[in-house]
Amino acid sequence: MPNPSPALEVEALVKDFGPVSALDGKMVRVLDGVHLRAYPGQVTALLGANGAGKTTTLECAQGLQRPNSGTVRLLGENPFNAGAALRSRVGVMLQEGGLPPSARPLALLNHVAAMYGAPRPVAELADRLGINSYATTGIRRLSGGQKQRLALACALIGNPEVLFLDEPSAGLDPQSRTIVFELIRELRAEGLAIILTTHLLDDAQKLADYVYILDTGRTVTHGTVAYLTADDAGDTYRDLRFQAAPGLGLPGDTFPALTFRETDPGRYSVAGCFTPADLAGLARWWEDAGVLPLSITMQPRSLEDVFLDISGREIR
Ligand SMILES: Nc1ncnc2c1ncn2[C@@H]1O[C@H](COP(=O)(O)OP(=O)(O)OP(=O)(O)O)[C@@H](O)[C@H]1O
Repeated sequence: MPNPSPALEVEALVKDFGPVSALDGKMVRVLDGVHLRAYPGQVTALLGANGAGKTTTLECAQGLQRPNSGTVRLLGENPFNAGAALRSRVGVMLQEGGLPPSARPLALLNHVAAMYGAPRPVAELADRLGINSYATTGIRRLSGGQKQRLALACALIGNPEVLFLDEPSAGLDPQSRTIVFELIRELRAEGLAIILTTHLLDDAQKLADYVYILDTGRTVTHGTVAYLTADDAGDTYRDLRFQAAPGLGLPGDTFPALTFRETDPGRYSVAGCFTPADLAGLARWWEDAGVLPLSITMQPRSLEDVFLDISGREIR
């Protein structure tokens, strides 16, 4: 760890909402023992299916919601009771952006910068995030990706030590995503503690130093990407994908250690702990079935595999 003292420490967090009329006026427990730690100079990612409790956890961590029990220490303080001094050290980019629709981007950035003692230079940040090209367009007319970049600039302008990003790449085109990722990596190198939620496991795999996976309001596993994707069986886990005609009869019994799936019509996944003999066996199966795949790829276990193993493949 680059710094032994966490910027954010969450222990045994419990949060109930309600009463909910659809549940006969009962309360509903949406967080039930979440714990996490985020350190300066690291990107910490919070992953979980829809409704797993990521946003609620971030809201409690920022002091926007009061937990029923458990503790939150943000830069050493309880954020729910903290004042402006703590808030000025924390940058927040919310999922909905929270931007005033009638304001204009550059004017808003200048306005937000004026609220801080030592803001980042507005022109530089606007340039970096490509905001200049829409600096004077009313916010209500902006595209989702333009709003997203402006929201990120607003979160950063005060030079925070901790940065919360709820779904930072939602709505971004590939160019904007690359720019935002580069910026996040630079901020990490500057020593910021960055805590983000994402549905995009590829994003987490690329950006995160440490990952927490939430499921139905609990922290179910955590670790570095390398730790979570390593497999105990000598790192022989592979996900082999190939494309061929739809509806092939799959040879499950011949390969007891491997799981065959047709993920989409004509797209197949063969996953499990492979031996070289399995590969030769697959080639024989293709030969016997007269199959010449259109493409073949083979990868180690991805964060997505780990996530689906934990959260299940069905929609919640
Ligand atoms: N004010 C509220 N009243 C009742 N239930 C709520 C309230 N806010 C959130 N919930 C419920 O709490 C659960 C967790 O919601 P939360 O937004 O934290 O999940 P999430 O992991 O961020 O989901 P998503 O990936 O969809 O953004 C959901 O089932 C949601 O419906």
